Amino acid sequence: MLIVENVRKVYRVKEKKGWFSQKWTEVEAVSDLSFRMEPGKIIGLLGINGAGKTTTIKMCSTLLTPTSGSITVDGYDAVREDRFVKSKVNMIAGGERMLYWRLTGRENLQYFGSLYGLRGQSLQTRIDTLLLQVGLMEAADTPVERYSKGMKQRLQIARGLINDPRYLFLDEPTLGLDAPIARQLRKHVKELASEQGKAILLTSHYIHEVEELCDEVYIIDKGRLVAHDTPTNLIQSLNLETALHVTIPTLSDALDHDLRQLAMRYGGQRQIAETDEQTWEITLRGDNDMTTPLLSLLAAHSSPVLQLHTEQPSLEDVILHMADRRGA
Ligand SMILES: Nc1ncnc2c1ncn2[C@@H]1O[C@H](COP(=O)(O)OP(=O)(O)OP(=O)(O)O)[C@@H](O)[C@H]1O
Repeated sequence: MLIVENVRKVYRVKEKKGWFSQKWTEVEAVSDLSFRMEPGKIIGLLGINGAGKTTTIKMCSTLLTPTSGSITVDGYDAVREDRFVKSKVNMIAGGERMLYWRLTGRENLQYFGSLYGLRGQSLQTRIDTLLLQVGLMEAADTPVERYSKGMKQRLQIARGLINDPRYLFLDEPTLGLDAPIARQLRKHVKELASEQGKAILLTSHYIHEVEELCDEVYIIDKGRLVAHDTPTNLIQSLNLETALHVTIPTLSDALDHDLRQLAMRYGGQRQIAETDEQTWEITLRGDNDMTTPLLSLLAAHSSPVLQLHTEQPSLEDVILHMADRRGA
């Protein structure tokens, strides 16, 4: 288990004051943060304002020292026993950082493996296993500069798994990837947790990705934890409104009036948009499902229904709602 307890991180920043003098100011990036990572589980770290996600990941992977609080990994302290902790953790970042473009895929993995003290036959076997796993065996001896974006990202995964970490941090792993490659990567991440029992922490600006992958989500704002729960519970706890969209061919004044009355009766509101094709799209938001009364109302006005669908609130709505409330 990886346990983060009451961790705080303060950066000291030098600021110029006039021509000759300068002063130090402090930036509190993470404040009193606690969470856990367990084998086989994927947790999401979502941020609102200058949240401190990257700082948190760097502290957990021993790249930064917390100002106070503790991080332990299978009982080892991330500061005092960082050598043990390093062997159990690794990070995969999105984008095209952390790879050497002039080297081949295999040479990259040899280099990163050697940083973990791996060498000889066991390193070669590990590299072959990973190249197979991420589908890069055929391109193993091609320089990375000739790889496509998707191939580079797959090599990033192999690099992050080179030391067979039990705890894996994924920092915006699908950043800039095309939809099919991002989908493949999400499938791979799921398997790393469910089949290989890895404990995974994911940060992503693509909130649907967090909703799809994560068992639990931690939401932080200015370095402080503001919510922690499963995506489903977070959505339910805020009691967000369900949206009902209906498309009709004409909208009479009488129907418009009755739609407004209906929305008001259900504690919500209605929005009306005239679409390009001379149809009307009505959106009703309220506390309860309005499908049945809406259909009865349209039948009473002899209005045909061209399209009807409901939109359940998502984790994205939760984040937007919290960001609004916290003045982001
Ligand atoms: N090296 C540093 N020196 C000073 N301040 C820093 C440093 N790194 C980060 N910060 C500040 O700490 C806060 C948290 O930054 P961090 O990069 O951890 O957030 P983040 O949630 O990863 O943000 P983003 O999603 O924008 O990448 C921000 O206010 C940032 O300006």
